[in-house]
Amino acid sequence: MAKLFRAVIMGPPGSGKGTISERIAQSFGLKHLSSGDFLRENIAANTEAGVLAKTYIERGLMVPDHVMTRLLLPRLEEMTRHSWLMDGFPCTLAQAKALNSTCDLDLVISLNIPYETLKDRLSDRWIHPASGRVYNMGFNPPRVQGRDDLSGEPLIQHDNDQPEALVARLRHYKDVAKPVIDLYKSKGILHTFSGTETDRIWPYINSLLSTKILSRPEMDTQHIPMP
Ligand SMILES: Nc1nc2c(ncn2[C@@H]2O[C@H](COP(=O)(O)OP(=O)(O)OP(=O)(O)O)[C@@H](O)[C@H]2O)c(=O)[nH]1
Ligand SMILES: Nc1ccn([C@@H]2O[C@H](COP(=O)(O)O)[C@@H](O)[C@H]2O)c(=O)n1
Repeated sequence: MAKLFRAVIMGPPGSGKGTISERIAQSFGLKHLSSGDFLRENIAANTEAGVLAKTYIERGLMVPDHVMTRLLLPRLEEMTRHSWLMDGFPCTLAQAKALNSTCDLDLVISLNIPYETLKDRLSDRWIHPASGRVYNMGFNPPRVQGRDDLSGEPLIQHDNDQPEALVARLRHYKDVAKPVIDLYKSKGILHTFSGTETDRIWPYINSLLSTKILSRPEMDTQHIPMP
């Protein structure tokens, strides 16, 4: 059986983690695990951690480390037979250390995108709240303006995607992400990609992963070697 592959994608709000994760999941068969989606699922299901997390998200604050780890680590423990890509976790050094105690990461992708680009993208980001599907009026517009492609339900914008809130969110990201990036750099698994367009960054990520993942990992559990 081929080795399982575990990766993390990091980057400031709007850097394209979700967009790139979807491409990686499609091209390489990794499961895309999104901490934002886990949070939304738990909020919708009214779990104890979900109720607690909601009080922070509603105020535009980061969910504390102990809540994030309580939510995510059990989910990762259920994934022992899968290769995955985690998007949005870890965000802090405490979260990275907790993750480290559960699994060995093979690779960390860090996205480095200029502030002006993030501001433009996020002020133009529209979300389908029920599914978390994301649109951008220029880059990936919905088929019908203001409506989700699959459900036809209305799209919304988040207040904290607007430029006034973004400066504080980015400053916070820089402060908490630096020690995490330093940790992964010291482990030799960090790969940083800079640029203003996902379509230009993607080929580099694609070719890096092609050297690390030889075939679609989900198939490897049933892989019969050729003679
Ligand atoms: N114009 C433009 N928009 C992009 C590009 N790449 C992604 N987007 C859009 O930018 C917005 C942010 O992308 P996401 O993939 O949601 O970014 P993220 O890093 O997951 O963001 P958070 O969930 O806030 O952490 C979305 O509306 C995307 O559709 C790009 O190259 N150009
Ligand atoms: N490690 C994390 C990840 C996310 N959050 C909170 O969830 C919100 C939604 O996350 P997305 O990745 O879908 O944008 C985010 O705005 C944070 O409030 C967190 O606290 N810690």
